[in-house]
Amino acid sequence: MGEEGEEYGYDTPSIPARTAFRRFWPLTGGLRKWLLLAWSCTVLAALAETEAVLLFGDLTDHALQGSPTAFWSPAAKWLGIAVAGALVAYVGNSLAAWATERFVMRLRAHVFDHVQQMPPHFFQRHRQGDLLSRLTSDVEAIETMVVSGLLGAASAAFSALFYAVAAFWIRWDLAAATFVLAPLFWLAARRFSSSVKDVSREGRVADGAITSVVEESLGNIVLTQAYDRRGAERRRLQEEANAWLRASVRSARLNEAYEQLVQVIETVCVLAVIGIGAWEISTGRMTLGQLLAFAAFLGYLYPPVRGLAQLGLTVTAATAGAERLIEILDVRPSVTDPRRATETGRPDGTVQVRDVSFRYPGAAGAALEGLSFTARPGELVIITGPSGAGKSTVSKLLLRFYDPDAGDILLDGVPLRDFPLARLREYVTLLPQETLVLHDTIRANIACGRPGASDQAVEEAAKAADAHDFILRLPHGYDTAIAPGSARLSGGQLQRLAIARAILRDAPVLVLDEPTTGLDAMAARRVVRPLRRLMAGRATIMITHDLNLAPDADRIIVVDRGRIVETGRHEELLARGGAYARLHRSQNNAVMDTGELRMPLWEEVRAREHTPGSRHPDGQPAQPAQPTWSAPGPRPVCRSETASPPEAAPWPDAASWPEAATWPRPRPAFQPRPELASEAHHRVPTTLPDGRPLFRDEDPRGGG
Ligand SMILES: Nc1ncnc2c1ncn2[C@@H]1O[C@H](COP(=O)(O)OP(=O)(O)OP(=O)(O)O)[C@@H](O)[C@H]1O
Repeated sequence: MGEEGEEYGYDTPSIPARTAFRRFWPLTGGLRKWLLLAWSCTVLAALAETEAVLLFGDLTDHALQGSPTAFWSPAAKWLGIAVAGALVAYVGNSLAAWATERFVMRLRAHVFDHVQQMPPHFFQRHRQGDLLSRLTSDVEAIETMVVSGLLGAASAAFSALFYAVAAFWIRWDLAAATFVLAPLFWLAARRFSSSVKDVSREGRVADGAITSVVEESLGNIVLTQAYDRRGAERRRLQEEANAWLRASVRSARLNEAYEQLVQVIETVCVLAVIGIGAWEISTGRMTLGQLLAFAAFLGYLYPPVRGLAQLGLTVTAATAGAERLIEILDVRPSVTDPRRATETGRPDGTVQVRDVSFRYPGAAGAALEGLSFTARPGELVIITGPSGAGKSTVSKLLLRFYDPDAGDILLDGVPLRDFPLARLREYVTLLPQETLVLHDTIRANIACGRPGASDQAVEEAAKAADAHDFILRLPHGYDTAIAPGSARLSGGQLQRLAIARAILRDAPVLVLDEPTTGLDAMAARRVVRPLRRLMAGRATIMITHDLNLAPDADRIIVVDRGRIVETGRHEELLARGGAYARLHRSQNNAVMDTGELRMPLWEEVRAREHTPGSRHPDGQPAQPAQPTWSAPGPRPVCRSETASPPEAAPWPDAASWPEAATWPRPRPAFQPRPELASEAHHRVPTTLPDGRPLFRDEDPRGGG
């Protein structure tokens, strides 16, 4: 599968058709009686056709040989049988179609349900387009193996049996001579079988890759257009399309070769019958009617025999689809419901993280090590630290997307793994960085916080989230339809929608993952007031780089490399002048990525300046350096509100929300040189008391 397959962790197992069939057969439960009925109808229709062919021979011998009166009786019988056969065939085929579609729906729901329980890393390792292709075309392929394949095989086998018995009944010796050639069909199918499976697997993989490229490309359309990547994207699609083309053409060639081979075998059989029949008629041992009826039986017999052989190929090809689904179904969810769930009422919301360590499946190192903290109802705990420190991993453990490898997380003293998952996620609400939007109305998007919530409750939540006014200004108010990625709402408005949803959910524990990241200063301000309303009375764990709310936090936890490097309140930590103070300073100097300022750059430069005879690497005397950061200003806008309709003054209202008056705290004026110069005299510690480096950039081993 090449590099791509490795990158996405595909390791599709090769499975025999029988194993694949057994794996999916249980999903036909409840449909089997209908399948049996459909099969019975097909068998009855085959019987009717057999009788019709016998009547045809009768008619040829009597009515066509000078006795017109002998026509009516077999003709009426024939017509009656044809009508009855058509009716049962209609009922049987309709029933079969209904049962097969039910099976497809059931299988797709089963796989979809399974995929929805997968942990976050599963979606990072599987391309979405490939998953889509597995959920659509591979699911249908399995249907051809398990339901219509089985039904078709049973029907074809019985039809072939009836026609063969009838042929034997007319002339056993002629039939025996013909059937000697029947294994040729089987041999031909066998010859093609393994190539068909290979080519079918290649086709399915290429199909998934094409869907992935299209999906990724459309999802990234801004990047494609802004960086004029159309050519590169076209080439990416072309590469996958070439693989698909090769597989499709090979598949068409194989099918055609098989078809033509079967035609030749059939011709040999027919010539044998006509040759022997002509000989028999000339010797008076056979009538013309018998020969025609016999030839007609062969005409009827070949399609089911050919169908049986073809079915082998179809099943083989479908096995490639089954393998791809089984690969997905064999991935176990990282967390499951407890065998015996602990019955608690609604918890108060005390979260205790006790000595938690965690490593992502397949990752080389631990994402968290020995993490401990507590958040009580009404408290705000901020987790901050450089990029990649393990902050978001904490939120994944709190929501129980994963269980810790060591240590425990408790909610009101009960380990999270003892709560049923659905209940736990009712008690712990996540507000992710990206506002997640359903393809539905604004009302439904808020109401999904608490299914069954009344319209009034939805509007109350929207008002508390400061979203009511902008919603009313939308073309259809609360009934305005929105969709993921739609530009109808700005980043800040979407965030307030998410806050309304969380307010409605009313969980005792709140996990906020970068609630203001990507918003410009105005948008962030508009979000803070509703955010405070949401946080009131709940245990809130906020994961953030943005330290504007830090002064209000009851506890700030600074993590790096998965370990807590500092913890305390804002003032204490600032006074300590350690990792937190450095992060805080980096933010106040308006640098977005705290990682950029992990090294005390200014100190380094100053130190170099003050080192007598220090030189640049190029040999020139060191020049006084300019500060490497930019002047303070609004944070880069990723999710801007500037395009949104004008709103009422966004500043927190000190009267109604006294605590809001303290935010945003005025940032210190930009005084680079004196302030930084003074910092040079108070060197920020860069190692922990035990000598470990504080941040990875300072790791003498050169990690990071
Ligand atoms: N699915 C995964 N598989 C393996 N490693 C992962 C996975 N997700 C995250 N990691 C690793 O775990 C570490 C912690 O990641 P995490 O996302 O928690 O960092 P973070 O502090 O939230 O970073 P940021 O501030 O940039 O969002 C990182 O080294 C990251 O590369």
